[in-house]
Amino acid sequence: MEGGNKKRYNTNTQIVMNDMDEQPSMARSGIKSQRRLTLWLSSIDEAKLAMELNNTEPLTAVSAQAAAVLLLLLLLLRFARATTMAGDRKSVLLSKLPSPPLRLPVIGHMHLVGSLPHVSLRDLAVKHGPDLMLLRLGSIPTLVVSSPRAAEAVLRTHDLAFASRPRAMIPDIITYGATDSCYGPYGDHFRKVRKAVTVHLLNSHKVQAYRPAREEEVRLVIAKLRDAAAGAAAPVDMSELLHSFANDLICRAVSGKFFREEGRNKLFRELIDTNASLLGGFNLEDYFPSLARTKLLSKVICARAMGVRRRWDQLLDKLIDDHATRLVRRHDQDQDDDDDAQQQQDSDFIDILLYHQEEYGFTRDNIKAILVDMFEAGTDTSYLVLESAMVELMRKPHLLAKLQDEVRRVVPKGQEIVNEDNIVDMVYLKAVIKETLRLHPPAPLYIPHLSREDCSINGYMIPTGTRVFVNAWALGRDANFWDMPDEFLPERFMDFNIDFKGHDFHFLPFGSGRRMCPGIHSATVTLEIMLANLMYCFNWKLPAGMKEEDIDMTEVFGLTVHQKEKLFLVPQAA
Ligand code: HEM
Repeated sequence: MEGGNKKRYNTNTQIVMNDMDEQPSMARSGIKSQRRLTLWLSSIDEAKLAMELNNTEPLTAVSAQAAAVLLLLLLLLRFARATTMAGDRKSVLLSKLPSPPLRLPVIGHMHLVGSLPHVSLRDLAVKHGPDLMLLRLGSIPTLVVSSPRAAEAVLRTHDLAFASRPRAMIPDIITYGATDSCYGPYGDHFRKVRKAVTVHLLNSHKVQAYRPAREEEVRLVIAKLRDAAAGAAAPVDMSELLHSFANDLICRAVSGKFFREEGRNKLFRELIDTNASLLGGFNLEDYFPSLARTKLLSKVICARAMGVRRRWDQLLDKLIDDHATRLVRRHDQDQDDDDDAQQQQDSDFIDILLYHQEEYGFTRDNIKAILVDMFEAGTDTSYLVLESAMVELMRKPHLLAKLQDEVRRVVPKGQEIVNEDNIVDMVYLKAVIKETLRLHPPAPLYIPHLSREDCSINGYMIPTGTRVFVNAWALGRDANFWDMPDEFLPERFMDFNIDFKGHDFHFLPFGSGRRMCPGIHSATVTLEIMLANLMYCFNWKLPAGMKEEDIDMTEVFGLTVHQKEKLFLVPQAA
């Protein structure tokens, strides 16, 4: 077990809990915070009384609301106090870090985290901790890293110290006790999982081997768009189209080429969306873990996650059984047939995981956890970047025209679609993708990291068990480094050599170090081949009556950040 922490097993839900979650509460003294809360509550009471006297509001609704708020606050206070006592030394160390004022009893700085946390955390950091800033989110002290210098310290200099993940109820259920790659705490099992996904699915060699499948999936998208272009010039839902492209691509690499006929891709999408809605955002149970562990609340909180996990189980068990049967059949055939190369080519990721299951010592649940990860991480990232690239290009038609010029110039005349060999020379295409990732990193705060040991950064001692957000969105918009940081200007990447492979700490859309995204190669070729083909095969128009400035750029924060409105465009054959 990491960091010498004790494990605890909640017998109701069979979730493995970790004492690291039980952070000291927001208040240095629970008693002080109780007093402040009592004052706050009595002021609510006075307000209610005043309302009664003035008869300004329908009383029943107000008192029901106030009673509910009161009950919740009392519960929160009870559990905040319970967790206060443990970490005195830790509290002293944390109290030295820069931190915003306006910390409230019980909820701490939670009220300062708006609906777009990457934006509000950047704004807070500018005022209260440009490198490192401590927020008390409920009972959880959370370190926010906002400068390239601090990001380098956390992700490179002290990479190993910050390589773990905090545990929480819902991810634990969905990822089979955090035995996956995304949410798994750092340790032996995590390293095995990381090795398995890298060696057998995501390294550049494997990604290259999936090229024919990728090009086939691109052809299917282009065929759909050609049909639309040949029809009544009706707008196409590009968000939907690109989402199913990313989903189909990962389904195919992971579970084989027959997923579509069996309608599994649709089911995968539904489950991936439900996972995202459960895992995304700032959830109450993540910041009041003790509260979430009470029987009644844990039942309520876990019910939906358990429901989706049962549906994943059904789907993945069937998939694994089918693959296992096929593997046995193949093995029998192997005796008299040696078309090994063909068999290798037909193997998907599930085949390979089953083949190597014993070598890695994976249980069936471990395999399921890895599969859930791949479907989730592989879909809701690439499609968002493609969508954002199209949004930005539609808002700046001269840049769209410039990109089309490049793509059409490089591809030999008469070729039906762009292939991956053509892309090598498309420098502007690569600049457009980088600029999109700079402005719209799909995971702007990453997945939270957790420190595994005390660690000194910039003269501050960060204690073991501190939760860490790296604000990649803020790094990409740092005005000290980027000219006109909020403008979409792909040309900036033509002038100087900076990339997203985790060495340039101003630009880390895929992260850096041990927890860096292992899907970077797969994502890069997917983004390049799809965007190049959209540019090569079609001219693009906004739906009738819509102007560039009408495109809604409002974002919504969740597991990933996405545009609030879907993107509809009219394709015209080039
Ligand atoms: C444009 C596309 C993508 C972007 C921008 C992206 C970005 C990220 C980021 C920022 C992280 C978290 C890094 C951290 O916590 O320090 C991450 C983790 C991860 N990504 Fe990606 N990703 C993309 C596509 C993919 C794809 C296609 C896959 C696999 C099919 C994938 C698999 C993963 C996994 C398994 C992790 C967890 C790694 C760990 O915790 O050790 N990603 N990604």
